[in-house]
Amino acid sequence: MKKILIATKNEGKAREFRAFFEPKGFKVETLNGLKEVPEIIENGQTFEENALIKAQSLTDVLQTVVVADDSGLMVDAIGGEPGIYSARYAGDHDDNANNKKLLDKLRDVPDEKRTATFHTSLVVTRIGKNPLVVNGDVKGKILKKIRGDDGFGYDPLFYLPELDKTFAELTPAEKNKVSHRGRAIKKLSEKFDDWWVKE
Ligand SMILES: O=c1nc[nH]c2c1ncn2[C@H]1C[C@H](O)[C@@H](COP(=O)(O)OP(=O)(O)OP(=O)(O)O)O1
Ligand SMILES: [Mg+2]
Repeated sequence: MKKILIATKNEGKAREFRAFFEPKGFKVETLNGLKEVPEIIENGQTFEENALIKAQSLTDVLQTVVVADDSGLMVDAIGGEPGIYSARYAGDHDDNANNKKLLDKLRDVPDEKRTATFHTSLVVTRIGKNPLVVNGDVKGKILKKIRGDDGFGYDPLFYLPELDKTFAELTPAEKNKVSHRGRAIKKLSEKFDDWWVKE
């Protein structure tokens, strides 16, 4: 069976990768399934750099094919914050605290100025080859309070006017159709086979 290691401990992300790769016959593993996880220091300046660091360091240590995702939320009214610091915006890696901090920062920002972009950079690495890099974006708005129970991270605050729903009100399949990660995964699926045979 084809195997892909997703370079993440985030089960929310992993669910979305599984929903995509498992129907294609891939066995999907994450860092949570490893006995020992090599230390990864995400000190890049961009999403792409961070995804590359995560993927390449795991390929080097584990000698396996790896897909890494670095993603985050950029809110226009606060100069693109939290950006590459999305995971630790409020200090710890705590979704509730991050959402509270974001709401607080946007307290005085009116509806029409609460626009935001979710971004994902995906990098696939394997031994001795050039990495495959794809990106995905989606635009939406930040609500004034959380809405919906599904998803993870900033999902309950990220609102899609076209659907009149937050990411946390979508099923995993619905979210994958429109999300930053879903779009990046779609590009990955378009390029993966070529990359695999050519490089
Ligand atoms: O679809 C999403 N829906 C809601 N929130 C999201 C999404 N995608 C990323 N996010 C948030 C979660 C985290 O606060 C940050 C990602 O940070 P990022 O470093 O890429 O991931 P992470 O630290 O959670 O997991 P890991 O590094 O193990 O892959 O943006
Ligand atoms: Mg991270």
